[in-house]
Amino acid sequence: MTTAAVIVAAGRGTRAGGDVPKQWRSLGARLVGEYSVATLTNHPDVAHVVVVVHPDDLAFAQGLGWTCVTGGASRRDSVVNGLEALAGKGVTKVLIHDIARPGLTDQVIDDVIAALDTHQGAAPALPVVDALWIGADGIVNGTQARDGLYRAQTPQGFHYDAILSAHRTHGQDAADDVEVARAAGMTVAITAGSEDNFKITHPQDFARAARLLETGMDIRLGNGYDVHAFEEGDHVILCGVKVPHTKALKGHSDADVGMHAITDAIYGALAEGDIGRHFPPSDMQWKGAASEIFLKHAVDLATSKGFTISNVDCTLICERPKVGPHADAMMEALSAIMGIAKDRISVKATTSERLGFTGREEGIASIATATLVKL
Ligand SMILES: Nc1ccn([C@@H]2O[C@H](COP(=O)(O)OP(=O)(O)OP(=O)(O)O)[C@@H](O)[C@H]2O)c(=O)n1
Ligand SMILES: C[C@](O)(CO)[C@H](O)COP(=O)(O)O
Repeated sequence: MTTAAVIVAAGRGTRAGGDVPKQWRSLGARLVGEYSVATLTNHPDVAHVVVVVHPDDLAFAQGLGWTCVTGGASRRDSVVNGLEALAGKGVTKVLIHDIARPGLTDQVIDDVIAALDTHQGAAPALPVVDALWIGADGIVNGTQARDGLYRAQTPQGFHYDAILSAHRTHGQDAADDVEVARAAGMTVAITAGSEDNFKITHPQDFARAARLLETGMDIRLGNGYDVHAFEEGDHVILCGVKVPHTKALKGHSDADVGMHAITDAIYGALAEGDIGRHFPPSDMQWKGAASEIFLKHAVDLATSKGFTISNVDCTLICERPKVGPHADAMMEALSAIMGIAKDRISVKATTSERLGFTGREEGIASIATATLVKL
């Protein structure tokens, strides 16, 4: 059994308003669209994820590391393109999901996948609990029995060959993929939906999604501190940038004191020890190593545990060299290594007013803080 996911993201989000389509707006530390893509990509039972995007967004979405195809004029057209892109990959079950539902949970996915063992289709939904009225011009002029009525969600799951064939032959638009499946004679089971798995549709839904993140998120703060002594030399490496100086920094690796503090801050937030634990100084293979190896390892470890690095703040403590003229290049270098936006990285410096070992220019110290977020 191979399960894949098609995430439709080619809509323009006209009802949600804003300068960019809703899936590209910020929500906490990420974009709206990144949440459900991450949830499905990290799900142990999902082998392939295809994101269907508008042609104008293709380069941007690919830049996020997603596997993408372009969508069509309607949601159903986009679904068809996503399903066709999975042909030949041995997919047996497929989950079709709206990118605009960032609150998707593993439990919702698990229930849909499990139900596909006994049904051709399965989709999450919530029973309607409020009374239903029929109204016109602001006046109630009838009621509608709510028994047996459900609010449909995604991901809607199907046997892959059956839903591909159903979509290929469905000659008209449809509210969702369950409608297409049923029109082809497939039975669709109802699985448990989640109030958190709502679709961002209108402007006020962003505030609801933000509240949801605040209650469910795991926020970690870590700090790092490092010191390297000066020795003979003509430059130092600070936060990935070569800075000319009258001395060099002494160390087993390239002695990038700033990058070491940031790396330790990330390990600290993860409760994963420090650089020395992952890259022992007794191990000769790290002699003279570029410190970006250590930083990348810490970032990858955070990612593998489901965390996003929200920001890092690093202070270099030295009389000389002057850091200010190089700070922008340092933030640029760290941004490239860590894969996070430059405006989430701060590099600054202070002297110690000629006090202590930094004041006597015997070495450079650095402190750093990192915030990690898991939703
Ligand atoms: N041509 C389209 C239209 C919609 N969708 C996707 O279908 C999902 C559900 O649609 P909806 O909430 O209606 O999104 P939009 O079409 O973007 O919103 P609006 O109708 O307000 O423009 C969204 O993930 C949307 O990106 C799509 O992939 N291709
Ligand atoms: C598929 C769907 O999310 C099920 O609730 C919904 O029908 C798609 O959203 P739209 O607003 O109808 O485009």
